[in-house]
Amino acid sequence: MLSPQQRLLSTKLSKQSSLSLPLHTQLAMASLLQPNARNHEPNQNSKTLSSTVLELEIINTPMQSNRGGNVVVRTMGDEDGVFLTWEDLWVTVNGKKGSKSILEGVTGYARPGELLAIMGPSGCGKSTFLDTLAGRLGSNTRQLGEILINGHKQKLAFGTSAYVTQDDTLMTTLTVREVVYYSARLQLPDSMSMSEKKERAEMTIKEMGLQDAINTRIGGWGAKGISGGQKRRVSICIEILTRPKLLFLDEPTSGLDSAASYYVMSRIAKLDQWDGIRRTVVASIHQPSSEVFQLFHNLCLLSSGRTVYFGPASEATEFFASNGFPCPTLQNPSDHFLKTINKDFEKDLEKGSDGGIPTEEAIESLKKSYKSSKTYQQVQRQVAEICKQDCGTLQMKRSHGGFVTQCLVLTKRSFMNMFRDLGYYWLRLAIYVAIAIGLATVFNDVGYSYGSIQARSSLIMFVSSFLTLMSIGGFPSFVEDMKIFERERLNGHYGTGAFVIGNTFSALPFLLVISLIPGAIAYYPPGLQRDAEHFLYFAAVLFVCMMLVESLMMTVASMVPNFLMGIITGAGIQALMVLGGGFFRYPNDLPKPFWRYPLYYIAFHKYAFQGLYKNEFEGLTFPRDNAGGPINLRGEEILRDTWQVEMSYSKWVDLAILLGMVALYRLLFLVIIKTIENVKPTVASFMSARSKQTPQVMVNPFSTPMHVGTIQQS
Ligand SMILES: Nc1ncnc2c1ncn2[C@@H]1O[C@H](COP(=O)(O)OP(=O)(O)OP(=O)(O)O)[C@@H](O)[C@H]1O
Repeated sequence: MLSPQQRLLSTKLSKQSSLSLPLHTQLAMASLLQPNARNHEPNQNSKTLSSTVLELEIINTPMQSNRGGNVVVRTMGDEDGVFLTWEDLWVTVNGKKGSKSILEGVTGYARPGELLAIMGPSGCGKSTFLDTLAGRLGSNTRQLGEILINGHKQKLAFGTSAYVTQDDTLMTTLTVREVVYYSARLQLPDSMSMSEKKERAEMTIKEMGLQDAINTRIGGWGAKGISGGQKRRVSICIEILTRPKLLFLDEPTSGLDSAASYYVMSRIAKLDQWDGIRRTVVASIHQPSSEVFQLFHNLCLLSSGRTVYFGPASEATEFFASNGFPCPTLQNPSDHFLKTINKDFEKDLEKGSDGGIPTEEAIESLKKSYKSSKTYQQVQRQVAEICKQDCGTLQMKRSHGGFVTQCLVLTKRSFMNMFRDLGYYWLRLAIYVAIAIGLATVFNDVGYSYGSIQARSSLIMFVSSFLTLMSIGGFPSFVEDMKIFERERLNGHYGTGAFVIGNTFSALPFLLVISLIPGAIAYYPPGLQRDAEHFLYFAAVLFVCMMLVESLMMTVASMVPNFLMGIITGAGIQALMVLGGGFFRYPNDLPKPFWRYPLYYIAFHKYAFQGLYKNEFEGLTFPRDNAGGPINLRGEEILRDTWQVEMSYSKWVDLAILLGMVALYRLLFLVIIKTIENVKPTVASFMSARSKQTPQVMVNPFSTPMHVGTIQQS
């Protein structure tokens, strides 16, 4: 930790900062100028800090020679920070009308202890740029250019980087405290005690000025909770809990007033004060106030994906002025820059927004001027220097909560969400009770006559197909869970396995209640077999079938892009299964190629029908009038000869097969997610490698993209 004198000195140096003397160097110099920098007072953070700024050396690196005699002071702790460089970055998107360039030859760097702001008019490619740096580009995009971390092509491990996306995907039923605390328990290592995690969560909440809203629910559709700006801050809280070394923020201040924007940004800029580790922050931002603007070390100004300016933020005003666009007195520089390069709202395309030269021309002139400027040359040199420096590859630290902790926390969090969300299970329970009452009245006391055979079979068919199909009603809530899972998974908070386990166990109590209460209402009034074993089997099949539908919908959710397509696909698959399950056409009458083989065996309804048929008909007899007098038909005969039920195995085998299907669908979900995660980067590399050969976008030799999103996780 720097002493107060060191800090003061580094602040002074920072005020005189230039591109050739970055902040980390200034901090190091501040330490160097302190005679007893090595003999620092140990404090509570000394363990973390010991590896940062204490050991100093004056090094003779390529940086030194390139800077024409600048003394470069590097700290031994530099290997702790993240130097990010990107060179000649191109991103194209493939649409119906061909491919369109979103980023065109962007070059730059981000260094530890510095805040890089990405600015530009709406739609200029800021989010795409951040996604590219974070390795999160969509599958329809192609990327060219080189992104290096500490001069190496490498993946970033969990805890090293974090990305606060533009959307605030949060669990709406939880309070601010709960959201951040659960996240702390998931992300922070098991070696930290619960109270330490709680303390970290509370401290982070306070840092983001959310102490007054700490017990307010996030809120969402139909239930107002915290404001949009507060949600933004909660999202930031979650991602800074682990104190990542590399932080991407997509519009962190949207929805915040100017004072809140300043406080949030200044706290982000000062993240290193928490533990002395310098952080690399890259943030896209729309409307920074002058005060916020002063917090930026470097500025990357984009227009239609091309660099208008990249360099020290403090020199941008001078750059604009020297090119004929001086910032009017009392005008916020960032407003001036954006106004100068925004061509979306020109009243008259012949004239610029200020009645001067057309904006397109202004942009072209700025771009040309930037390319021939000293700043541009310095940036190129800086990138080359950083790439040459051997800062070492980043350590792949895996310090999140262990698998058991993740499973426990996710189960608890998911249970709480299901409990509080009326639409998840409670509404379903009410609807099930209503339907069960309907069944109880329609099939009331079916008796044991010959006609009761049809009534029993219809009741069973309704329960095993339509009642289970109703479980699709939980899909919208599950889709919301999936959005949160996707965000957290991309940031490496936990693994897919922990999510599946958490979701499975948290749903069990609700499904149990639904299968027992509405199950009993639908079972006893019609007069089905009275003993407890028969009822429990009936409830068990209902329970497993509901789980099966949820598991099936989980698998569907992993493959379709949105909620509507998920509902339609899920309902369609189940309708086909009901049709091929052996009720509407007897098994032997099903057409062979598709319906009999394989659908009849894949459809879980087959096992549900047959298990419930066996449960009900075995042991019963039904009188039938015959020409020679009434005869008693045995239930087993009806099952075998009429319903064509497979009698070679017991009803318990049917139940076991259903349970196996639940496990299979959940496993399938896991495999699909894992496959997508593993295959996507390979496909992206392959596609980009192919585009490398396309002449119009052929620039630097392509390198495998970095995949921050592909977290090293279990
Ligand atoms: N996957 C994609 N498919 C099609 N077009 C895309 C895709 N990604 C980005 N674009 C287009 O690229 C352009 C830049 O989008 P991007 O979201 O990066 O802009 P932005 O600067 O972040 O905008 P805003 O400030 O409004 O959020 C837009 O015109 C957008 O429509």
